[in-house]
Amino acid sequence: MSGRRVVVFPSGAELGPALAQMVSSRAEKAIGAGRSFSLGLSGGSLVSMLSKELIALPSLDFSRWIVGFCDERLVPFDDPESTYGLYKNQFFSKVNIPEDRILAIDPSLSVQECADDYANKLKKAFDTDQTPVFDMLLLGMGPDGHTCSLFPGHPLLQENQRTVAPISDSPKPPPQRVTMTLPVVNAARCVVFVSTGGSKAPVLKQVLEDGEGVPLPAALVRPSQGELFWLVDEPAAASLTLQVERPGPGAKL
Ligand SMILES: O=C(O)[C@H](O)[C@@H](O)[C@H](O)[C@H](O)COP(=O)(O)O
Repeated sequence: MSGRRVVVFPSGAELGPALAQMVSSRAEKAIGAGRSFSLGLSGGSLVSMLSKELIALPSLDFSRWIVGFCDERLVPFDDPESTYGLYKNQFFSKVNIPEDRILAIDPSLSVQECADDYANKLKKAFDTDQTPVFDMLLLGMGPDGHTCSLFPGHPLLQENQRTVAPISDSPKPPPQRVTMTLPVVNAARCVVFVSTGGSKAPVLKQVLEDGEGVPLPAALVRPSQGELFWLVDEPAAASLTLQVERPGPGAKL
């Protein structure tokens, strides 16, 4: 890991544009190197923040993007709980990412088949039997310290064979989901957590500063070669004592 950076913004209003700038710069780098740009998305408040800010950026070339999901809820796309459905309405319908480069789950399958099918989609898109290496993964963290659909104390935290796993006992509804596993998350070139709001302050402190006890899932995200960023707002950072960055407007990350 090339060092964790904790970056604090006054509020989501400043964080959002900085996140979009990060995505755009990593996309430019990948495409400039002659590759596609692979991006993994998460749900929660990230959906609207990211969609709004990316759409606002001028002249982004989405034709060489490959978009996957760090986790997804096993519900139909038109269910309000579907992360794909939310991105479709707020983002995919407004930009020109080729449809076959959006790697979504097949919600008509059983949870086990759905995980296998999604793992196959990754395998084909990345043309590898090995762990796929995403250029960038965007993650959220729940108040319990979960990320993707990797929950505290769950056996899936030990998964080291599969790239994608099913979960049918998610403590957060809906219970059936598919999730990338930690080896995929930790293989990415750049991982960015986005966490905002005062309700995240205690868990953020625990994940970033508490070296004792069993680490929470979000603390197990440590990309082996890649960058790790935590983009947070002042309320979420309120309890932190570690050294953080407070970038000025327009600073590039
Ligand atoms: O699948 C889910 O249940 C959510 O997507 C969830 O994992 C979310 O990412 C975190 O709870 C952080 O969400 P917020 O950033 O909105 O707090």
